[in-house]
Parts: sequence; structure tokens; C-alpha cells
Amino acid sequence: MSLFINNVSCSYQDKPVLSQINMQIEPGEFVSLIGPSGCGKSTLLNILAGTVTNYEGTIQVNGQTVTGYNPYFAYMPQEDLLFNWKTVEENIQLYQRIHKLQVSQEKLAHHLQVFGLSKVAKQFPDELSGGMKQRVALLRTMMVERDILLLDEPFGALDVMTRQGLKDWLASVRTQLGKTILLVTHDIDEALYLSDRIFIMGGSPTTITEQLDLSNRQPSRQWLTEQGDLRYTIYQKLQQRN
Ligand SMILES: Nc1ncnc2c1ncn2[C@@H]1O[C@H](COP(=O)(O)OP(=O)(O)OP(=O)(O)O)[C@@H](O)[C@H]1O
Repeated sequence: MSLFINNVSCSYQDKPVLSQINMQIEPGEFVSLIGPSGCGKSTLLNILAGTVTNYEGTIQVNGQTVTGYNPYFAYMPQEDLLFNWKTVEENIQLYQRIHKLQVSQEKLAHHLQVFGLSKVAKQFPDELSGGMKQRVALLRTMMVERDILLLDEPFGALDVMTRQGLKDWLASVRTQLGKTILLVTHDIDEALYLSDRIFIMGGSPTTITEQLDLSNRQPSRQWLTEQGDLRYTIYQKLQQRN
């Protein structure tokens, strides 16, 4: 589904945080949102997810204006928030029930396999590595069957190697997911590796200062090592706060 964010501005207690944010995201696109800490990235995701409502501007999904809680977005917050007393499978099923969805055992088994989680389906989250737990959290979010995934620093708490493994994995399954994905990250390499486009946030109040089109790249670790100039350009833009 397409997502248009039109002139979105938001303040907390009269202090402007976001100003005139404009983004046009095409169906199936993977875009990253990168910006300095505290610039309002989570606020924007919360506006989309319907939990922050005091904003100006409009959000459109497939040309329809949406407000508040709506059936288009699945939101994965920074922490995995899994229940340690439920197995992997039960965590996913419980989340489905909370969202009033029914999922067949067959479909669940298929998704567990795509996510490389079949062997741990009967295990408890605290028996798994951090990377595996994040996969469970991502699968749980994805199975809510919304068309647009909002991922807020999903790999933020992981060590470098686990993080790289998950990036490789997400790059390999993203086509099978068939979703429009908006990823918030602090990590320039993560954004370069995974995205069709990168939106850079900056200024005070925050707006979109730049967007980079990477849709013609062939993402690989080799490609990434050759992107020194691009990485430096993004880094410089992130330093320009005003
Ligand atoms: N509920 C709130 N009430 C008042 N101020 C808030 C609230 N939520 C966020 N803020 C402020 O708004 C600004 C943007 O916060 P937000 O969490 O959206 O930024 P962020 O870019 O996601 O940060 P980070 O990268 O550190 O996660 C910050 O200055 C924050 O302190």
C-alpha cells in the first residue's frame, strides 16, 4: 500500500518537534528514517500508529486519509516485549488473539519456517539469543497482517555480529514479506544496506532535510564497504542540526 505523509507537524506542550514532514512511500518500498537522537522519529511512527493524535497535516494510505488507530499499520517497538512464560508459538498466537485474528496452524508453521524459527517454536523466549527473539517479535508483528510495517530500531539492543546477521536475514526475506516497510534507525550502514530510499531528518523543529534513492543498488556486504562517500555525506547531513 502507498503511504503519503503530508505536511505533518507536531508539538509537545507547545514545543514544536516535527515541522512539515512530507514523505511519499510507494507500495512494497523499504524506506529508512534516520536522524539525530530526540529529533522525533518515534513520534512520527506513533502518529502513524495512532498513539499520538495531536498533530497537524494528513496521513493517507492508498489515497484515503486515516486518523487515529487504523487497520493499516503494524508497529514493532524498540524492545521485543515477548512473554517469557509463553513459548514462541504461543507468543505469536496470543498476539493474534489480542488483534482478534485467527491463524491456521498450517500458516503459522509456514511463517515460522520462513523466519527460521521452526526449531524453536516450542521454546521460551529467555532460552533464545537476542537475535532470535527479535525475529520472533518481527514475525509476531508481521502476522498481524497489516500492509505497512513500522519498525522502531528493531535491532538497536543487539551486538554487532547478531545485528549484521539479522540485517542479512531481513534483506533476504523482505521480498517474501511483501510489505511496505518504514524502518527507524540510527545506523547509517543499516539504512544503506536495507533501504530503497533513505529519509534524513534534521533541523529544529525537525523536518526531512534530504532523501536518497538507492533503489538501483545491489545490496551486499561488498557494496556496503564501497560506500564510503555516501556514508560520509549522510554523516555530515546528520551533523547539520539547523
Ligand atoms: N509524550 C511526550 N511529552 C513531551 N515530550 C515528548 C514526549 N515524547 C517525546 N517527547 C520529546 O519529543 C522529542 C522527540 O522524541 P522522540 O522519541 O520522537 O525522538 P527520537 O528521534 O525517536 O529519539 P531517539 O532516537 O532517542 O529514540 C524529544 O525531545 C522528546 O523528549
